[in-house]
This record gives sequence, structure tokens and C-alpha cells, in this order.
Amino acid sequence: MGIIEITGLRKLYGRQVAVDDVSFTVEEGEIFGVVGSNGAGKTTTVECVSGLRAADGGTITVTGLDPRRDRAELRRRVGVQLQDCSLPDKLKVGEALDLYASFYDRPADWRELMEDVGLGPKRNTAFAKLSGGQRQRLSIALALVGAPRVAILDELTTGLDPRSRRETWELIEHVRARGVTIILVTHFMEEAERLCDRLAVIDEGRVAAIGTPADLVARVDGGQRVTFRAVSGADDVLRALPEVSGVVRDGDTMTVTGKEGLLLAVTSALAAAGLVPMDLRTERATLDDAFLSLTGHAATDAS
Ligand SMILES: Nc1ncnc2c1ncn2[C@@H]1O[C@H](COP(=O)(O)OP(=O)(O)OP(=O)(O)O)[C@@H](O)[C@H]1O
Repeated sequence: MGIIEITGLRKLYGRQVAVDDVSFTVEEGEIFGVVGSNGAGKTTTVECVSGLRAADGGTITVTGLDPRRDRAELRRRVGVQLQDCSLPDKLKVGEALDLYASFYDRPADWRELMEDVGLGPKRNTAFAKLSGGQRQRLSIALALVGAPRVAILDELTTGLDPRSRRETWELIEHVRARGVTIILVTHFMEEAERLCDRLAVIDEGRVAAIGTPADLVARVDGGQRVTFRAVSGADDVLRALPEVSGVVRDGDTMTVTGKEGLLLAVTSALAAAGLVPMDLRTERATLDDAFLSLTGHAATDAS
């Protein structure tokens, strides 16, 4: 049994169906991604997991507890960092952590946590004076101050510059290394690919796919791509290969798509036929490609 089990989750806002039928299991110690585009139902799903919202259908257990019925106990086991963490402007970093720690019987050592998230030098800085990245670090520390077994992190790097985003990723990896199971909500595929052991792609309130990032990428037709300057006779040679799923010629460029081992198969077959491919390049499909092929649209809009 997983540390989190969700079966047939359904949630409506009035008549609008936000989550239609979501099921997945999170294993202890993993970073599990909940990915999807804006409005897909990710936040609603994790709010039901954390007991902040009551589901209209389905079942959820978290560390064996029912998030609504066992809310008080769940609060000790699950740390939640929600979108747009906001604190009173004048509250200082150290004060915020001390205050949150006082809500728990057995909190983590907040001073240690403050150092771990790199906010030691900001202990006496007011919330209003923190940068976006520092606020996110504080929100992670606040989610962890109750020493939870599970941490839910929602869109935590949205709005951060690339450097702060990378630092936050490292921090999340540290958190996992302490044995905390993490649900990471994101619409950044690069982030999901880098951090998540497994992920659920949510689209229009339903699960479109679940797997490791590599599994999902491998499901894309033509998970591997090889391009080179077209040589006559190559098409027939390549189409006969079991690793090849497609050969497209666009002007001077030939693009071959297929599965694992494609590059070796293509180069060997061409060499055996006495053909020399110039400007040969190989590319892997990304999680962005997988998302697009699973949902029919990109995870983020162009902006
Ligand atoms: N409190 C609410 N009242 C009414 N509708 C809501 C409410 N919260 C969310 N919704 C709607 O439910 C759907 C799912 O929203 P949700 O916030 O769960 O999606 P999301 O995947 O987290 O998106 P985002 O990344 O934009 O937060 C959306 O259509 C949204 O407009």
C-alpha cells in the first residue's frame, strides 16, 4: 500500500467539474509529480489530499488516514506549501518559523531548518523585504517545520528566475534525502523531468498518464530522433529497420524517428549500404513532447 492512495477522486465547484476521475498511488520516499496545464485540476487534487477541501466522490488515504475525518492527526503528518504563500509584511523569518513550530507538539528544529534552506542570514529580515526565491525557501521551511512524513509543494518555482529555480530544486532533493515523501505540483516539464521519480499527467480533471519521466517520454512515438543531410537511397535502407518508426525528408534534411538504439541502427545500416550521412545529429524527445502527445496541447502557453 502506498503512503498516499487516491481512487476515483471527484470535485465540483458548483456545476463545474474541476476533478473528474483521478486515481494514483504515491510510494513512501518518492517525489511524485502532479503535472498539467493551468486549470487542469492539480491544486484541487492536492487540496483534497491535504484535507483543505472535501471531495465530492472517491476515496483518499494519506499515511492510512482519511484527510477529512482525521484532519487533526493529518496536520502533523503532512506539510503543505500552497501557491502564493503570503505572511504579514513585518513578520521576520525567525519569528515566522518560531510561530509555526509552536503549532506542533514535536516540531523540527526551526533554527536548523532555517540554515538548511539558506535563510540563516535573513533571520531578522521582514517578509516584505524577502526576494521571491527567499519567500519560496521560507514557504518550504514552513511546510517542513512540523517534521512531516509527506510534503505537498504547489507551483513552487513559478515566477522565480532560473538560478533561484535551480537552487529550489536542490533544496527539494535535500528534503527527499531526509526521507520526506513529496508531492510536487508543477506545470514546468523540465522541473518534473529533473525532480520526479514518477508523475501523473492531469488533463481536464482526469489522469492522462502515470509513469516515470523516462516511461512517459518513451511512449512518444519516435522517442528518439536522428537527423542528417539527405543522401539518396537512405530512405529504403532505413525504413526496413525495426528500430525506425518514421523517415521524413524535408528539403535537404532527413529526420528518422524511432525507439531506443536508433542512432546505432541508423549509422550501421547506412555504413553497410555504403552511404555517408553528413551533419548527423541525435535528439531525445523530452517530457514536453510527451505532454503534448498525451494531452494534445502544451503544458505552458507561449508566455
Ligand atoms: N474555488 C474555486 N471556485 C470555483 N472554481 C474553481 C475554484 N478553484 C478552482 N476552480 C476551477 O477548477 C478548475 C481546476 O482548478 P485548479 O486550480 O485545481 O487547477 P490547476 O491545475 O491547479 O491550475 P493552476 O495551475 O492554474 O492553479 C479550473 O477550471 C478552475 O477555474
